Amino acid sequence: MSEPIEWAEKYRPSTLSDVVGNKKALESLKKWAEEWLDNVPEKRAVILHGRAGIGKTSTAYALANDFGWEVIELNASDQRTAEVINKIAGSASKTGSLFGSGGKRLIVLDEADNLHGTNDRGGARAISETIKKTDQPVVLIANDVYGVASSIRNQCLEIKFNNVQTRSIAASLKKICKKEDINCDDESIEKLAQDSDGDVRSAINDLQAAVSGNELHIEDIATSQRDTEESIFKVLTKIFKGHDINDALNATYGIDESPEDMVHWIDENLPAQFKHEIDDIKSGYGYLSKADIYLGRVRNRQNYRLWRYANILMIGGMVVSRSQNYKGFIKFSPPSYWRKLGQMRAKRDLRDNIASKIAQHNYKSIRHVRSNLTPVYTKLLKDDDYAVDITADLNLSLDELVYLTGSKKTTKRLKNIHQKAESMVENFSAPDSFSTYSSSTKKTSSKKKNSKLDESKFNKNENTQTTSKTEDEPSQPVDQSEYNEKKSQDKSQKSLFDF
Ligand SMILES: Nc1ncnc2c1ncn2[C@@H]1O[C@H](COP(=O)(O)OP(=O)(O)OP(=O)(O)O)[C@@H](O)[C@H]1O
Repeated sequence: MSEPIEWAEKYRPSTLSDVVGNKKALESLKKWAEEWLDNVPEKRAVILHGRAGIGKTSTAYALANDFGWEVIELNASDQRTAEVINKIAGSASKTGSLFGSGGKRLIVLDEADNLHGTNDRGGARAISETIKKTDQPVVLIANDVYGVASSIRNQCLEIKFNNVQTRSIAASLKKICKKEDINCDDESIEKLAQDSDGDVRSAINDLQAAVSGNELHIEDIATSQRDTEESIFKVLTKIFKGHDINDALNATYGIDESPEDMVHWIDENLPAQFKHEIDDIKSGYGYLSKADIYLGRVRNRQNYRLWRYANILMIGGMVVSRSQNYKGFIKFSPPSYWRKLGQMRAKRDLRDNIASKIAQHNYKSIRHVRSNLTPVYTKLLKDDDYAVDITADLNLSLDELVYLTGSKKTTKRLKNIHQKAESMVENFSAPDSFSTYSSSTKKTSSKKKNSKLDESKFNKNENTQTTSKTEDEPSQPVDQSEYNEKKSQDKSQKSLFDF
């Protein structure tokens, strides 16, 4: 039997008691919501913040559900001009519920740290004005609380969501396996939970991807991080203690770390390994910063040949920067703060870029894409028959392809797919290659039909979801009557389109 829907959606918690982890955060939120039952609390809005995939949005909806409140959601992809915000959130906050039932409407402002576009310029002010006078509860959601305008933050109760603990994730994966009638062993579940690094959504997506039939086998789960760490330490020893540049360079080719990662390993360990010898450190960072320039060029131009210069600079640079043989052992540490920060930002940008491409392609909203369609594409990309066409259709960069397939690195297969897609696009636009053009278009359109079919399969099932949300606003105009019809089936939640 085919899978009815993405499990992350299917098992979205509908009540607070189903939300895994973050008990303190849930308690604070509940307390704040209870205050609304008697009075208008001092803080009329809360910001739920924390990394993606740990349940912030689900919690807001579960809260509304538990309190019998309607939800009005505004997305960052909506045009949040001051006028629109005032009209929608302002009027909602003053008029109260149209449907009675506790009389409250929960205004959910997603991606509140993403108000950077021109349309949003007046948005931050409008949001803070709305919060000041609202008599309805407002929940803002953000990955990075520091990205939220301070005028807004000052008005809000900040509630931080932490990464969910491995054992809680493992328990919830087990529950899903039970409900889906999947045979699973503890080791596989543990591994999935551990690899997800606190992100429940990824854990569920990985589980679904790894299951084949009704079985979950450990060998179907992507390789663990631990092996990588063991070998990286050997390479770092050659970089920081060796004398042979080639030896150090060759060692890096054998490990599962891209130069993008390597630069962070070196950055993290350089000061300690050079025993705080200022000239050596200065020289080391000089080379590292030059390597970083090449990495930036690789990112901008997608020219992976430039990686070699980055590699030579960062690795050779360390070998030549060391002025003496330092005695004694200093432990290597994995890259911490900066890497996490940079990767989070870069990953988010990558994720949003991909979502926006898929959204345009399917006439769906970015939010809808992120929760429903991206995982579908991840699955389709596993199939070589689809992968090239999808990559060409969406004009995916290699990095985007790597991200979307969930691969931890740029593999040969992905490079091949990307190259084929590129030549398909080139053939498509070359004026003198009509024959190639027509055959590739034909192939593309037939595959396109298939991917649409797959999507409609998912969409059809979506209608059975109790938690279907107003985030389904399309990113581009669609047939309005069809859209309205879909909206009218869902009376409980409102969006921009309902006004
Ligand atoms: N704490 C959690 N408890 C139960 N399920 C969760 C939890 N966190 C995430 N999930 C699962 O992951 C899916 C996505 O979660 P949700 O959208 O709430 O995450 P988020 O933190 O708001 O992420 P984003 O910042 O990307 O919007 C949910 O549908 C649910 O299946």
